[in-house]
Amino acid sequence: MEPQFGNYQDEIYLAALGGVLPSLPMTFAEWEARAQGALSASLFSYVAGGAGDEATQRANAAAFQRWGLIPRMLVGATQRQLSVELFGHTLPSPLFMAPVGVVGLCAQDGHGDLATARAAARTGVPMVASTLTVDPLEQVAAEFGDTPGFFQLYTPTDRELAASLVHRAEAAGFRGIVVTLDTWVTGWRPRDLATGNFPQLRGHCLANYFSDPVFRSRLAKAPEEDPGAAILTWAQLFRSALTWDDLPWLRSLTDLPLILKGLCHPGDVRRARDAGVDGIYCSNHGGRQANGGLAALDLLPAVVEAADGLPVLFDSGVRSGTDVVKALALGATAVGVGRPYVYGLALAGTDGIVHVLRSLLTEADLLMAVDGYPTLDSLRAEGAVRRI
Ligand SMILES: Cc1cc2nc3c(=O)[nH]c(=O)nc-3n(C[C@H](O)[C@H](O)[C@H](O)COP(=O)(O)O)c2cc1C
Ligand SMILES: O=C(O)C(=O)c1ccccc1
Repeated sequence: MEPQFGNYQDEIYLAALGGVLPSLPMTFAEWEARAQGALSASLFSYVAGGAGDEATQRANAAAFQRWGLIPRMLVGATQRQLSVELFGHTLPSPLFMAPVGVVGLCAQDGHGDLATARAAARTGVPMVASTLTVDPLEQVAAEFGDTPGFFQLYTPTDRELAASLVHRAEAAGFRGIVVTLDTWVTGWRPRDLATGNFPQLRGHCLANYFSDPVFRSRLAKAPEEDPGAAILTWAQLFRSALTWDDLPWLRSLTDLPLILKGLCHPGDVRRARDAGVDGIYCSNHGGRQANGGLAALDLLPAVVEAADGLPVLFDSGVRSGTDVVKALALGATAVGVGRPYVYGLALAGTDGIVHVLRSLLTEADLLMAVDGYPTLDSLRAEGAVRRI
């Protein structure tokens, strides 16, 4: 693993003394701007875009400006403690990489899922691998090193296929299953509609299906022989409109921690908790699915309260280490980023992701030092954060 995140600042200043400035940008705005040059126009707009006029996507990021931390002095916060316990694992930091279905395509060599898994191995920041990867989940898991990995399930209508995907993830060593609930239908995405852009329909990122024995058994001809028919079958099976009645079945598929992604309403959180899930994942899919929604961050406090002690993962709009700290102060157990690490990957592969993650973590660590919150518990205590 890399040296402590806090050394990244020293590393950068020391290198500059030797005349070497960072080769990668230091802010989200610049990561995004540079990634636009590195990715094809259609792939960039797929990653950067969201639902409708993208009001919710903007609201996600803007919400962070409406919460402020209140500094504490004379704390002597010389050592910060950022590690967290999550589903029985001790992680070096509370950061994780959210599942991104096309991340595989965003690397120069077209194997971005493997590059992301290698970044997880180097930093201890877990990857939640999407169902939609370029390389099969077994190959992604093989790159995790000692860092626990999580598998995100898009639940197919075919229950045997769902079980097969989950059991493969178990066998490959994934440490939890994240079931995404908010994408059982694709939101209205003007940028993608304008460019006719839906990567999966072009056969991209379907390796987990094409390599699956149950999926293959549903085809008249192997995907290698008739990819068009295989894609069509995928489109028919890809996702089901789950209801609460399906939860016991999902629960019965695995003893691994089960986490539900997309829960934003306290009533849903309480119901999920009662159904025996292990974790709540508060997210509005980065504003890609439903427009017209509240910022995910503003919903987090009520979700944390309803979770009543269950771990709460959070993403949507996190753009800086400061944002990470605010989400933690509002009660998140772990904080996810989507687009930021995808842009890092587009810029410089695994090194680019490591740069983004270390930048976020070092900023978070230094902010906790300056503001006098040496532990996550101190940050979550009454009075650390206030709505502006
Ligand atoms: C290009 C792209 C593809 C995504 N694909 C998936 C996916 O396959 N599964 C999933 O659960 N979420 C997916 N998401 C949503 C992310 O997991 C996450 O909720 C979102 O990106 C967080 O917001 P942020 O990008 O503002 O950090 C995707 C997001 C992006 C940007
Ligand atoms: O692009 C997404 O956000 C996503 O998760 C997705 C995956 C498959 C089909 C449509 C959307």
